[in-house]
Amino acid sequence: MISTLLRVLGQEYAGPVRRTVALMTATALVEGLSYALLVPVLRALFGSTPEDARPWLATFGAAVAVYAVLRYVSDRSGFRVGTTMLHGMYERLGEHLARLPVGWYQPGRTGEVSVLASQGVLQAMGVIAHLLAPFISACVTPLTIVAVMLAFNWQMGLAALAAVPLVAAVQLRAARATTATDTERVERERAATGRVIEYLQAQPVLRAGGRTGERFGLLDDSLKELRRASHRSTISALPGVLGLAVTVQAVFTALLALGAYLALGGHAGAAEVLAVLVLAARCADPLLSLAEMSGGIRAARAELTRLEDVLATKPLPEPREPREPAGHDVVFDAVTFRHGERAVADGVTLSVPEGRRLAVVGPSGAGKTTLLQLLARFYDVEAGVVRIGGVDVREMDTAALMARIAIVFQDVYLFDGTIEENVRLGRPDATDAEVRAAASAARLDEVIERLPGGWSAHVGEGGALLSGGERQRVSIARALLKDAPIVLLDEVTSALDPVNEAAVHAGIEELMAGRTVVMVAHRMGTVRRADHVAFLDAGRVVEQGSHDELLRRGGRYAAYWDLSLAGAAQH
Ligand SMILES: Nc1ncnc2c1ncn2[C@@H]1O[C@H](COP(=O)(O)OP(=O)(O)OP(=O)(O)O)[C@@H](O)[C@H]1O
Repeated sequence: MISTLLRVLGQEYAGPVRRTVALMTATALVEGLSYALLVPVLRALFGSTPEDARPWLATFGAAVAVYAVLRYVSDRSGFRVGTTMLHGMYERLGEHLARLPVGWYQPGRTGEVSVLASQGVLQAMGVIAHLLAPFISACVTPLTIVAVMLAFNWQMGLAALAAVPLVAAVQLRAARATTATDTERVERERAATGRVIEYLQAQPVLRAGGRTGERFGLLDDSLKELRRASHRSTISALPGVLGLAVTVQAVFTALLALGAYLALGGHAGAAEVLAVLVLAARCADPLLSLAEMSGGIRAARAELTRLEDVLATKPLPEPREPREPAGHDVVFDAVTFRHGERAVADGVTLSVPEGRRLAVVGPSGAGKTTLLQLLARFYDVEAGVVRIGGVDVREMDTAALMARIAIVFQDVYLFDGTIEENVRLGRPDATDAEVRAAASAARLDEVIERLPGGWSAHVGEGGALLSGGERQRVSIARALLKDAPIVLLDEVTSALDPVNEAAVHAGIEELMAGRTVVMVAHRMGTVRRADHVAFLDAGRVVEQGSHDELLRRGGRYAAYWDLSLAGAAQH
C-alpha cells in the first residue's frame, strides 16, 4: 500500500515516510517493552519483599514516559507526512485533471471525479495519518510482548509464539472473505452517489416533465442496492471478526491453562504466570483491532487503485518541439474520428482561409460540434490532420493553441463569481477599460445596468441567476476580450427572446469581424453570414459551397432548409 502511494506520488516522499514508519515501530517496541516491565513489578509485589518493586515501578514509569513522548512525536510525524502527502495528491490529481483531454470529461465523470477527489483522496491518504500507527502498534507490540514472554518463561512464550501464525492466518482468511463484498459495496456507493448528483442536477428537467417520481425510483433502487450490498458486506465480515475474537480468546485460555499447569506443577511461580497472563491480555486488544483496521486499509487501497487509474489516463501528448503556425487559416485534411465504434467524422476535408467564415450545417448528430472539438484539440483525430496556419494542432503547444482560439458554446458555464470575474476569464490581465469595452460590444452593459449590484452582481452556480441569452452575452464578452484570431461558435439551438436574440447576434457579428470563424449553424440567418457552407451528414461532408450556390443546386442542403423552414412555419 505504501509502495503504491510512493509510486503514485513520487519518491520524494519516501524519506519522510520511512522515518515515520521507523518512529512508529520504535514507539510500538517501547510500548511492548514497558508492558514487559510489569513482569518484574508483579514478581516483586507478589514475592517475599514487595518493596523490591520500587525500582521496577520507577523504571516502568520512565518507560511509560518515554513511550508517551515517542507516541506524541510519531503521531505528529504521521499526521504531518499524511497532510503533506494529501496536499501532494491533490496537486497531482489537480494537475493531471487539467491536462486530461477535455473530451474525457463526459457527463458521468462529474459524479465519479467529485467522489474520488473528496472522500476517495481523503480515504486513501488517511492511511498514513490515521491507520499506520495503530496498524504498526497492533503488529509490533504483540510481537515484542511475545519476545519478552519467551525471555521470562520459555514454555508460555513458545505457546504464544505458536499462536502468531494462527492469528495471522485467521486474519488473512477474514480479509479475503470480505474483499468481494467490499468491492461490491464500494461500486454500489459510487453508483448511488452518481444517481444522487444526476437527480439533483436534473431537477428542472424532471419537474418540467413531471418525471420526478420515476427518476427518484431509480435513485431509490440504487440506494436499496447499496443498503443490500452494505448488509452483505457486514454479514460477510462477521465470521472473520468473530473468528479472530474467538481465536484470540482461545489462545488466551490456552495460555491460562498452560500457566495454571506450570504453576501447579511447580515449574513456574504464580507471580510469573500472572505477569505473563497480564502481558497476554495486553496483546489481545491490538490484535482484535486488526480486523477493524484491515477493513479501513482495504477501502483505502481500493480508492488508491481508482486514483491510480485516473492518474494513468494519458493526457494528449505534448510536442517535444512545438511549432508556431504561420497564419490563422484552418484545414481539416481527411479527418476521421470515432466515438466508440461510431465514425463521427469520416474523411472530412474542409478549409477556411484566414479571416473567412465556414458554417457547418447538418442534421442532429451529424458530427458538427465534434469538428469544433477536434480543432480545439479536445480529442485527437484518429486519421488525417487538423492544421492551423499550416501546422498540425498536435504539434502546437496546448496553451499556445488555446490562446489562438475563442470558443462560444451552446451551453455556457459561468462560475459562481461576479459578472466581471466571469468576463475577465477571457483575459485575466485585461485592463478595466478593455473589460468594459468587450462587455459593451457584447451588449452585456444593458444586462449589468439592470442587475442590482451591477458589475459586482453574482451570477450564481453555473450562472443560474442569469437567463440563457444573458449567459450567452457573458460568453461572447469573454471571447471578445480574449481577442483570439480564430473563433469557434456553436449556435444556440433553442430560441432566445427577441431582445436577447438581437443582442447575441450583434455581439457575434462583432466577434466574427476580421477573424477566422468555424461555426455550427442552425439558422438560415447565421448561415447567410458565412463565406462557405459545408453540409455534414453521418460524419461526412455531403455538399459544400456558398449558401446561394447550394440552394440553387437543389440537393441535400436545399432539402434540409425546405424541411426546417416548413417545420418552423408549422409552429
Ligand atoms: N462523448 C461522447 N461519447 C460518445 N458519443 C458521443 C460523445 N459526444 C458526441 N457523441 C456522439 O457523436 C455524434 C456526433 O455528435 P455531435 O455533437 O458532433 O453532433 P452534432 O452534429 O453537433 O449534433 P447537434 O446538432 O444535435 O448538436 C452523436 O451521435 C453523439 O451522440
